[in-house]
Amino acid sequence: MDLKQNNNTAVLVDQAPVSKSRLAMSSSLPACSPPSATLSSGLYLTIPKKIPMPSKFDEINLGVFLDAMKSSSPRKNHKEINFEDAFKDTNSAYRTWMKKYPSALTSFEQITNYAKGKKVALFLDYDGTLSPIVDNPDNAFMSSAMRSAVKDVAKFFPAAIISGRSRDKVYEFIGLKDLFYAGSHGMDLACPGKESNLFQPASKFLPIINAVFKCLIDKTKDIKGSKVENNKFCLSVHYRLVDEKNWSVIAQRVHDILKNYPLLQLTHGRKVLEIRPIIDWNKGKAVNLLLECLGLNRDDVLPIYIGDDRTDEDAFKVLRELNRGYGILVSSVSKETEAHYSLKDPSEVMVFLRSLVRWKNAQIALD
Ligand SMILES: O=P(O)(O)OC[C@H]1O[C@H](O[C@H]2O[C@H](CO)[C@@H](O)[C@H](O)[C@H]2O)[C@H](O)[C@@H](O)[C@@H]1O
Repeated sequence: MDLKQNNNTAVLVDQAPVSKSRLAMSSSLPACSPPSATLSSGLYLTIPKKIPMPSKFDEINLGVFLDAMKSSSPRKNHKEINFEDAFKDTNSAYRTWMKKYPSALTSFEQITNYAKGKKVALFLDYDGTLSPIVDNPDNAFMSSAMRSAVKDVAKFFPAAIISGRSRDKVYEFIGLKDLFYAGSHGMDLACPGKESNLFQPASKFLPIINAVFKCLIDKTKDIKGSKVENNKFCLSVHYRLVDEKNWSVIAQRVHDILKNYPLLQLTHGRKVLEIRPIIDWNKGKAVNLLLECLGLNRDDVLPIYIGDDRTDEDAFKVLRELNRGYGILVSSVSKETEAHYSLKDPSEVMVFLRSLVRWKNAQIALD
């Protein structure tokens, strides 16, 4: 199928008459100056009209924002919590949750029974899935055991990494050639099998992203522990190492910058504020596109997507909508999810990948 027909929104963004000159105008502005351009709406991009924002968060908005920041990853410091009771509560909530989202390890036979006669395609998130969450994003290395598990699994099944990181960065971490890589939450992917294969639906936003990156660096440099990461078509503002009493400061600064950039939106990840273009593209759409490029958009293909983050929910949702394949959420706490199964942490992900390899070898031996 022709990519352009199949992936209407994203491909059309590349052709969109919108914003080219206006985006360029923003990039030539000094960092942190609001763009002088007003909003435009193109034929293909749906860009909301600019809603006047208060210069300061009002208390309610800031409260909501901070709640989202607090709930974005389990807390480390529970000074006032009775640990024994909290542990019991958490454990029982998790057990109840596991009934709905059983372990992909204990359900392995069920999964592989369903996979018989089908081609499995694997989609893997990186941070929190293949590498454990660590304080410094630059140190999120993958273990060599995990690398070899991924390498082995990719010998038998088409496998793709879909990460919020830049494509180059995630490739640098993983370093395996026989995989497909999508960076910037799927906004940067090399479509296998296509001649001109780079698919970058947000390319026109690069000047804005780079301007906001500089601005964020400048405006957060005095907040101890904060870190701004440029993921090419999106940005991450990390606050994992910021003292909680300064979270409202970081929230306010990010809000103050973004109110000048209505073409960007903000989402919450794991102790990170993620800033990205307001295009209708996400990890779920990237999964669909990759299935298409790989000729795997077929009933006899079983896509399995493993991820730990809110952005992975878009991919779980797509698998549910296709009524094909399984989403597996990596989490050691109960969470609302569109996934079918769960795994506790990256070490369980590795066991699952190794089990897939063993299962495939056994299948081959039987043939
Ligand atoms: O889609 P992903 O591959 O999961 O990327 C999502 C974000 O992951 C990284 O941040 C997270 O992991 C860091 C390292 O463990 C951790 O320090 C941080 O608190 C987490 O939010 C990455 O640095 C971000 O840019 C990605 O957006």
